[in-house]
Amino acid sequence: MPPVMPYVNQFTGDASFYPPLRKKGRSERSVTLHRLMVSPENSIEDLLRIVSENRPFDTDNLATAIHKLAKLRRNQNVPYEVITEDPRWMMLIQQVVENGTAFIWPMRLLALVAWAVASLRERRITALLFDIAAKRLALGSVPQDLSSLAWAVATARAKDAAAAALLRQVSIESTKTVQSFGPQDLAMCAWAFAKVSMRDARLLHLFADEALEKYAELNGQNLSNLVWSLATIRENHEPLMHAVSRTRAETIQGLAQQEFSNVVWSFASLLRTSEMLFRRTAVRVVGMAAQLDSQHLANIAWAYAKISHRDDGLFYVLSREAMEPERKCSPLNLANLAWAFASAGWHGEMSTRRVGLRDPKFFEWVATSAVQIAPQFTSQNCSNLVWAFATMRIGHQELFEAMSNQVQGWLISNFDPQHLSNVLWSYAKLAIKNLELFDSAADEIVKRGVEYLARTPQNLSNTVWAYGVVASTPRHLMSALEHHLTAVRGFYEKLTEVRPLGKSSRAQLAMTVLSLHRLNLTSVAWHLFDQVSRDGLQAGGEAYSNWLFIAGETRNHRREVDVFEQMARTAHTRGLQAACWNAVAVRCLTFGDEGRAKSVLQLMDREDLCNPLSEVLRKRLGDLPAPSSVGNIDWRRREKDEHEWVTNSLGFSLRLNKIEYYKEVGTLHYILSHGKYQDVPVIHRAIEAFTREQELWLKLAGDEKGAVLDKVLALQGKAKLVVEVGLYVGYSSTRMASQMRHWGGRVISMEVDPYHAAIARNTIEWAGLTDYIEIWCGHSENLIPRLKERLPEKSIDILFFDQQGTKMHLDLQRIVDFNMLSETAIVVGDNVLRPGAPQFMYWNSVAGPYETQVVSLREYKQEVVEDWMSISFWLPQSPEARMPMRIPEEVEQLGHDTDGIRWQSVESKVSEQQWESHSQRMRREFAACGIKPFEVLPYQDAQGRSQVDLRPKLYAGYAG
Ligand SMILES: C[S@@+](CC[C@H](N)C(=O)[O-])C[C@H]1O[C@@H](n2cnc3c(N)ncnc32)[C@H](O)[C@@H]1O
Repeated sequence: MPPVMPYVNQFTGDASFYPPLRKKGRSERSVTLHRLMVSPENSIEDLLRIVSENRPFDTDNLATAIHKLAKLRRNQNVPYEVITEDPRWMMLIQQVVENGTAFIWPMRLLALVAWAVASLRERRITALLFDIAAKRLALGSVPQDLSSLAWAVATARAKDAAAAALLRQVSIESTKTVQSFGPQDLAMCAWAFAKVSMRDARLLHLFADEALEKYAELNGQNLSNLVWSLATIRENHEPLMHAVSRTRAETIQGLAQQEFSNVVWSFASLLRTSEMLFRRTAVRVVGMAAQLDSQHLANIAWAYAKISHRDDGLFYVLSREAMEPERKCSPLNLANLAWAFASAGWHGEMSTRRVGLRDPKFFEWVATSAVQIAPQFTSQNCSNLVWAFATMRIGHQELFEAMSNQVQGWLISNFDPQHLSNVLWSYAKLAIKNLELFDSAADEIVKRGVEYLARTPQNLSNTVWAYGVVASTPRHLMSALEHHLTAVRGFYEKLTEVRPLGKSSRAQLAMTVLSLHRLNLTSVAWHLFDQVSRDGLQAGGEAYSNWLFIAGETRNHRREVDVFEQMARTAHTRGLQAACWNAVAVRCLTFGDEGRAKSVLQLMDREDLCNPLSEVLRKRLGDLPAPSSVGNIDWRRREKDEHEWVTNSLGFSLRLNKIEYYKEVGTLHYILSHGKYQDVPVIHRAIEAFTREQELWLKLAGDEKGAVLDKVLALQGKAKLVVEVGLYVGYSSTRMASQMRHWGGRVISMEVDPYHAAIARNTIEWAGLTDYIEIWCGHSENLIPRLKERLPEKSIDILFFDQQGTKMHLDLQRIVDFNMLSETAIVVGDNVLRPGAPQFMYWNSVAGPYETQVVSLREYKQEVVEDWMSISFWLPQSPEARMPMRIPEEVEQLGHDTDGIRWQSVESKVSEQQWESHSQRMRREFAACGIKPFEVLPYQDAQGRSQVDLRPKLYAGYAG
């Protein structure tokens, strides 16, 4: 978070702030000396000379001299020592101490001198002056004295006992006289308390109440300082914030450009959104960006990003203004700007997803500017900066080298666990294997102890993840981690302190589990699982998925069943519980563990969860008594915005979606009640009936898309192996496997969501296809190497991609690199226009070794919006097959925009019109990048069934 220095013009060159010339009772000499001192032509040296040549002088002139010296230094920005180490200055402060002047000065002069010595960092007498001021305040004061003295403490940045005592006294006196405070005093006093982090919330609320009373008299600077003070100590004063958010900027007198940035910064710090304020401010900022300094530009960007107020136009103006060659941008500003761009977009406070504004020119500018001043980067700036680049997936080599040197510099001295783990995470995210950096970080972590790193569990999970990704396993670090996670248990205790687990704890657990396996600490990953199941915790889909992945990798059947069982025990709805228990029983039977299968079925009976599938399994087992009752999978729709609130162990309310997976559980309910056992067409009709009757949209390849898959199977011939990424409830896999079983073919389907995998287990078993479909649980990125390990080369005949479109090209390339595609392989991609798969489409229809056509469909049951399914013949003999994949930047950029709308559709609603205009835009942009594949339109046959006539392969090899 960027620190903000409110714009303050108090005590700046304004002559009225000089100690007033009090003529009454003063000698002629004294008045002349005063005039001599305040002459505007005086330099610091002139003034010091005047001081030494005109001794002795009265207390008024003593105050004037000290104050004027402090102001000259500040205005000329020279080092403090130029004054404080000069013997003539020493003479002045000696005079203050020896004559007890501080007791004689009127309060106003005392406050001015206190400010002056504070601004000179003159520690030798600040405590003394604060002490005397505190005592004198108790005898009576006016608001101006109080605000000036508070200001002096803030200027000294003092937090010692004398400063604290003075502020306490200011607080006591202010409370008594707050009604006589003017707007300026309110703002100054509030600002000063916040500035030294004196968390006097009661006093600030009092000031805010009073400010509301005098709202019409407040100017822009007062307002911005007040809200800034509240934000700095994280106090929300609803009525004042509300008033500020409603006030039209042009009606506030003296609201300068700098104040805009302070106001939005304050709102963002308090996570208080105000659509109106942010919209209006954006217009003003765009109009006056040229007058803002870089810090304000960065702070404004930070504020808009923090509360997810997306305004691409504003960000464009802020960035182009910051990039002006004559501007100077500090490391802090660069880091904050980059952070803001990487964080901008649709993501709730709870979300870990960032869309970001991926502006290549801007990031290039940030990188080159940062490289030039790399040695000035603090650990925090450095960590924010690399985090932003990693989040935007921009691996700028020079920048990352420069920052690595910098990191190793501060690593050695004293690392901050959060900054270090952030940096390691960023390098790993970009797959930058800077082993020197990882080795020196490991040494430091071991030296300081893993406990230090794990004070916040996220630091540990980020670090473990980073080492896992770059496959760096320094032995001393590995054993320290193992010891910490198994014997000390601090990580698990802290991570699960607040129960039920929130989104972030579940994500951390998931990434730690997977990374431990990657680091050959698989037993530690299971140790965490045992703790979770001992405590009956719902660990979240991602963690279960990773444990299932590990069980699959290590062929550990018992563990696989354990995980499904834990999912069943912690599922919120009875329908999902039954689906998971069925999956447990199916797997036990497959692995030959009849004893466990029996006890699961008995448990289902006790819990009244028996259903048609569990009864088929019971019969297979033979000697089990009939259950007391057999129902179906329990199911009901989740109503719009229906959520359940639970209270966690800290007493906070959490919004839980307890009617989870209701569409998928509903599909299973229909399959088991309408679909006939082992009759695939009837099962598919049941799925289609579910979507029709319930008017729900399911993301599966039904109807027309199913017809495309049938045609692909026919075109390819008798495919032996289909690899599918995206199993979901098992529609497409059962559609293909039911045909392939006749010639001995089979399907391997990858699924990252463990609940989808569990539900699909039910569908597949009910369809009688368990022997023809293997489910591989986990993320395709992790599972693809398993293809290479377990199958001969060139064994995939059909590859069906139904995962995130912007990742398809990466998965494809790895499969190709492992030489897994057969000579006649066909690659099918779904949803390649909406939301879109630009990189994949570019490669398979413009530059890569494929011959591609697309079927243009109106998305299944959502006919308004167009989508494409792509069918690509793999051309292993073409010259392009020997070229590495290369995707142009404009296509990458399009991919980034595609993810934006995808995340938006997950987190909030995207209307049909928005989707339609997105599809049309993709079409245009695709064409601009050369993606203009041959298009096929499906049709209905006489029986009303969808049909599609795909074009056979044209390529016949290269002559010569
Ligand atoms: C569109 S659905 C698949 C529909 C299915 N092919 C059908 O037609 O019946 C996408 C599924 O892919 C899964 N998924 C998404 N990305 C994945 C990935 N990278 N690896 C494995 N599964 C993924 C999702 O959890 C979801 O269940």
